[in-house]
Amino acid sequence: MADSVIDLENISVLFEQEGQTIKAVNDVTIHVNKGDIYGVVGYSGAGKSTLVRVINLLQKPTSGKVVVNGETLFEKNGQQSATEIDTKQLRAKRRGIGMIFQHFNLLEERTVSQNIEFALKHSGQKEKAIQARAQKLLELVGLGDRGKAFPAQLSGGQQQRVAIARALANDPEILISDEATSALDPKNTIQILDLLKRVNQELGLTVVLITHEMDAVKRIANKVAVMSDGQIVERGSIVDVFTNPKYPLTKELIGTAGESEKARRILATHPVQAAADQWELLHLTYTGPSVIDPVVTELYQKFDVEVSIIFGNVDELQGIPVGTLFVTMTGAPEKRQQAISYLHEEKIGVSKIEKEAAE
Ligand SMILES: Nc1ncnc2c1ncn2[C@@H]1O[C@H](COP(=O)(O)OP(=O)(O)OP(=O)(O)O)[C@@H](O)[C@H]1O
Repeated sequence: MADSVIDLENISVLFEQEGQTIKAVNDVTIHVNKGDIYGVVGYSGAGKSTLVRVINLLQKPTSGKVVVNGETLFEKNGQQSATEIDTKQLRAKRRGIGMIFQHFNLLEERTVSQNIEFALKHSGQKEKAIQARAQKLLELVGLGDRGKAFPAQLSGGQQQRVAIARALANDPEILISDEATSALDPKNTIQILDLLKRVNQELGLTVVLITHEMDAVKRIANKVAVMSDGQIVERGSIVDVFTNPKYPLTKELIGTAGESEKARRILATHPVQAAADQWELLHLTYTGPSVIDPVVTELYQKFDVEVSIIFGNVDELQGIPVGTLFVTMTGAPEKRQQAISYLHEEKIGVSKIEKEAAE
């Protein structure tokens, strides 16, 4: 596949535990292109960590194919014996895949510089060159003056910066971030995410971002896969998934579910003055700020339906303004249907929201 740096094909990972088989990853196929920031999002236990550990074979799949930069690292189908690159090749390959974790995993008894230098131990470079490289990496992550400090003397956000510098030491093409911001406060979370974005852009690094926070994905990723029970239930570009989420879990993670509830609450105190079959509650999404006003006006003229805004907001995804509106549409059922078709034609996402919350 063109420009593809990670191809996981039909990956399954089964664990046997206390006589039970756990399908941590169940037949997942994923392609990550060069330069992507690919978010994998889902709740705890969904299988995210297990899936990404397959990329560098820290976790060997029960079946499936792992291809990194066009090279097959592992392949096993059914009962067939596995194809696998040898340990030496795998070690070299792993140097091209940096990883950062929730708890930083720094060596506490070594200084910040020594932590980074440690990662360069097998690089074949002279000590002086290793020290210079470590310093350069510290400067890249904004800690040029903290090399002599010990990890415990740094804040969580600073420690994660050191971990990023260490992960970049061997010039990887891929960086896997496994819940790297989960232990950080909101300010440090933003700073770390922005640093990941910067290294993605400046170094051309491909980033796989594992998280349970949709906001993290929204801030920096260009693609997202939503995982549940070992499977990917929804995937696509950030703009598509955020403007038109299909799966209930995706809606829940994005927060659309909470917003729908808010719309219902507002309607409970400001009821629509029309018979129940004469109106409906809709969630509209659109890209580009200027499109919505004229279209809403046209709906009235063309289809004799009235659209009232309950609330809305404009967000930015990948630099594109994305608008969200919760509205009521009042009019005859067939006219409303025509109006909704027209909205689709105008590239405005429309989802019908239940008027009453499900029990
Ligand atoms: N080594 C293992 N042995 C047995 N079961 C495991 C092992 N590793 C993971 N699991 C199980 O596989 C499932 C997926 O776990 P995984 O850690 O990949 O999920 P996750 O989405 O990354 O969640 P978290 O963020 O909590 O780690 C869980 O049910 C977990 O208990």
